Amino acid sequence: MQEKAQGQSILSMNSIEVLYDNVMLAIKGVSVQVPKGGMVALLGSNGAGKSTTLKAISGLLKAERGHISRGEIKFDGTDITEMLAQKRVEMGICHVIEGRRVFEHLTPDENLTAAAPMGMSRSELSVQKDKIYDYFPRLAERRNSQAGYLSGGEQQMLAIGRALVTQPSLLMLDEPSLGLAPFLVAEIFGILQKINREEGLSVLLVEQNALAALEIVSEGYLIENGRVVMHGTAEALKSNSDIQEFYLGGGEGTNFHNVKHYSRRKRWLS
Ligand SMILES: Nc1ncnc2c1ncn2[C@@H]1O[C@H](COP(=O)(O)OP(=O)(O)OP(=O)(O)O)[C@@H](O)[C@H]1O
Repeated sequence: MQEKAQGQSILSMNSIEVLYDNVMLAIKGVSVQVPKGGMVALLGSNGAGKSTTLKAISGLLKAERGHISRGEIKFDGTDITEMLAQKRVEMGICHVIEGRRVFEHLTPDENLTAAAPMGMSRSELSVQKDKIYDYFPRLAERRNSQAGYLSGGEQQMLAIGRALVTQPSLLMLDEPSLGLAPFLVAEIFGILQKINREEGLSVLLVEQNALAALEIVSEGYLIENGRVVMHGTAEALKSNSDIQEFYLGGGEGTNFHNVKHYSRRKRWLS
């Protein structure tokens, strides 16, 4: 059963360690599998190592003086551990980094054009844009406005749209819900789920908003202090009492006794 699941992984990350500046061990033997066509969440609090995990996969560590010091990453069966970031993009890995990076002085339509891979024909680009506008009707309405004046939610939709133009087979999103109202998070996550269902796009989602993430993924990993401390189906994670208490806001309140209890119980996780 385990072997079968691994055989169907689009991403297989095994015992990865990442060092920043040759001294700071940010992740300590993280293993994550993303099934082909699956949606998986990486959950955890600030500084746990979620973004570092995504950067190790997309090859963006070098820009931050980080490197993989141990372990192996396979994408669709190919070892990409040492591969240049650009080559990983060409293979179908797309990483939407935290903070909705779009060209603010360009329109959404121009942003999508700028994100298209070299060599994509005008007709193919037009097909891709139509598809993106179908998924994100709000973006279609604003396609000729200046992107800098779009709302936070619309900018996040545009950042995802820019990723989709590259026609990835693995889409990695870093905190797409950050700073957005709950109804917008629900709208964007609903669209992501639709794209996953209709296009078979594999998604690896980094989120602090565990409640929203566990509604759309099929499985999740909880990362604490650079280590995976829990892995399971979304249903299993949602019903886990520690996850409920620490990440889903189902706790008993924050009086002094509970905070001490919280720290004690959380230690086993790390
Ligand atoms: N460029 C860097 N140089 C040195 N240390 C870094 C760098 N980036 C991250 N770190 C450290 O690595 C650890 C993991 O950080 P990371 O950003 O991966 O966590 P995270 O779970 O994504 O949290 P957040 O949501 O706050 O970004 C933290 O201790 C952080 O301070």
